[in-house]
Amino acid sequence: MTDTFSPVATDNDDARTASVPQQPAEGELRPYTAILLASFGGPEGQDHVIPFLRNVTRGKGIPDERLEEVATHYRANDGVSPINQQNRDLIAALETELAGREIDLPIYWGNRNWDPYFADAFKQLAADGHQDVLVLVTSAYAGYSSNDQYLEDFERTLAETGLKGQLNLVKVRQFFYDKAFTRPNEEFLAAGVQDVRSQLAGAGRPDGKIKVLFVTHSIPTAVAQRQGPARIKELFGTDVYTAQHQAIADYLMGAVAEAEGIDYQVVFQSRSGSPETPWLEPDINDQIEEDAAAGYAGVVVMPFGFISDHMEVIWDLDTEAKETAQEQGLAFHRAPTVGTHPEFISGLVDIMGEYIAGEGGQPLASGEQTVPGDWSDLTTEGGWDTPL
Ligand SMILES: CC1=C(CCC(=O)O)c2cc3nc(cc4[nH]c(cc5[nH]c(cc1n2)c(C)c5CCC(=O)O)c(CCC(=O)O)c4C)C(CCC(=O)O)=C3C
Ligand SMILES: [Fe+2]
Repeated sequence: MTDTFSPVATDNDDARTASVPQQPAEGELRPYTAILLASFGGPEGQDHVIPFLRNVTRGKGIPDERLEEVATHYRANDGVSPINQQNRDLIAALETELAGREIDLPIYWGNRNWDPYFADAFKQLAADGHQDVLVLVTSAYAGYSSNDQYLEDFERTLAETGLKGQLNLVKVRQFFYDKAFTRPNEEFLAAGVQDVRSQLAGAGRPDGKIKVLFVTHSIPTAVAQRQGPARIKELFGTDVYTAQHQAIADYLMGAVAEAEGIDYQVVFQSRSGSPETPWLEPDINDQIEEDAAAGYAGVVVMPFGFISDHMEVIWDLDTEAKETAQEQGLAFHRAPTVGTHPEFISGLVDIMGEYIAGEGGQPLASGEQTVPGDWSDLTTEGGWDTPL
């Protein structure tokens, strides 16, 4: 463990056990008539790759060399990102769960960076007569790319489509600390440790030391440092983006019997930008090399920053990190992401139930916070110190 990522003890237990935030007050519960799944989007053919990458990086100062490099990841997969099919599968699974609970809400789909775009989804929602729409974003954590940028996209798209005032969009709260997200990850962690143990036993190294690497997307350090609130920074002794991940890593390691006594660390992947700009570190590949030098025999890689096995998972982990581990002679297991795991699907519908008013305006069901902490207002009150 490096100092930066060691769990921080706190003498302020109250602050870590406050109630689940961001539920609408009773009087604010609205009769939603539709759900919108809002996601990143991805190319579905070779001729989509460059226009998609230009959409993602517009105004972000990403050098052309980086785009060319990332384009090769998509090209190697016929220009197709798996993310769109994963979102279609997610919608189908949610539809089945909703139907099973007799909740009659259609699910629409829109993306930030590729077809179907938010504008198309908004226009379709309006054309079909919807006004109050519950929006589920495919990111578990709060951060600029995973939360705030979506809210900015929605505002801009409402203005551009002339639907401001006509569509009322309410975004479902972050869910990284909810059972929907943590239960499947507990299962993946247990299975990952068991797999690396048996790989090592098979290689005649039953006592080989294992490390769990919890991996998430790197972001520019300056962006991470702008996020509030101060109370989380103080509690964890790090930026709020890292703190969210550290809290889940600490929780999972404590909740899973198979992981007892095993070392672990939060690491980062998919660094972008220009080389001079600092991004959150350590990079997973650097850490694997360091761990090999430090005498570890195997790594369990938990891609808990993501909810599906999209391109950044299959390329940066299944291709690059795996290769690094092989070069270093380490046993390697890449755990799955929550995808359409039944507990993720039912848990998401429980969370949406907090917003979907039933008889008498009461929520239909409630999510369950498994990870202690007051995770309210991660980017709003006391949030971004300055606009980006
Ligand atoms: C925090 C975070 C998440 C997790 C939260 C969430 O899920 O939202 C995430 C997810 C994703 N990122 C993805 C793809 C890309 N991200 C890029 C670039 C960037 N990501 C950033 C951050 C994040 N990204 C940032 C700060 C940049 C720099 C440019 C900018 O400030 O916006 C680039 C440009 C090329 C490059 O530089 O890599 C691509 C192609 C895909 C789709 C994969 C597929 O196609 O299957 C997904 C789900
Ligand atoms: Fe990204």
